[in-house]
Amino acid sequence: MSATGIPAALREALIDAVSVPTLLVASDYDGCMSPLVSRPEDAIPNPASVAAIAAAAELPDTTAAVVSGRERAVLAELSGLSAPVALVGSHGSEFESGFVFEITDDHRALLARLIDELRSIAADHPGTRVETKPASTVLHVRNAAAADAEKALERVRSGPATWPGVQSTEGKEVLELAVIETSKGHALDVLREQVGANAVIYLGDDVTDEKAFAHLHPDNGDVTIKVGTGDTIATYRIDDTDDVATVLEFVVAKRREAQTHS
Ligand SMILES: O=P(O)(O)OC[C@H]1O[C@H](O[C@H]2O[C@H](CO)[C@@H](O)[C@H](O)[C@H]2O)[C@H](O)[C@@H](O)[C@@H]1O
Repeated sequence: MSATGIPAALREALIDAVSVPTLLVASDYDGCMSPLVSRPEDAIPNPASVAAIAAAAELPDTTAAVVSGRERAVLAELSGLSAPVALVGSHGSEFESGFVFEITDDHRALLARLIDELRSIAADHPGTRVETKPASTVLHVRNAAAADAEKALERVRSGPATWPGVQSTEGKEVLELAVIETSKGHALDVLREQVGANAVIYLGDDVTDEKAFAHLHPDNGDVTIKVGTGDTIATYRIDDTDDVATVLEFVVAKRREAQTHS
């Protein structure tokens, strides 16, 4: 999709949003800034999206953010982004200043048990693997045969996902178990409040991004954009990570234009 191919309704909504005094533009990472790949450590971002988010962050009265399920340090390393872009990790709970909720010794003990349990399940199902993060652990099944993937997921659903204190979230070929509450919606509320944004543009592709969409107000100028297929409460939909780059570049160009003419 070229800039001229952005659907008319989305184009108009973006042009309205970039005209506000203070703007927050934010995107999810995996599946938005970076295409989905077999191995999490190989998720290289689209350079055009990185350049656009970095350019947005340099504009006056404009905050740019990436809000990801990744551990914040990993997000910084993979994306190559840093301040003034705001990076929020661990599904909205990990800011530069630290975690929204304290991670206690009890949380760490529960997380250690969860990691052991997932590793033992993964060992029985070829192609599955376990990712560890500061407040959660993830069973990845993208590289497993369908039967192994389903058996492993079912063992997690009926086992550790039911343990007290565990928050379970099914994503794209993953099942994540967290020991604290996470919300990308809360993260956007915090960022909006911090910078006094009059409008928020948010792009997301996965289940946890629905919490972000749910906290936004399309009737009041916010723009919610779902990337790819699947159910969503977002107002607009684009196809893929190349379209994300096109939208972000459009936002930067139109914001510059609006600020030049104001
Ligand atoms: O909120 P996000 O930035 O979208 O992060 C969500 C999860 O992304 C990663 O998993 C996903 O991407 C992997 C690499 O492309 C892919 O292999 C996997 O199947 C996807 O679910 C990441 O590994 C997770 O920790 C994030 O929570």
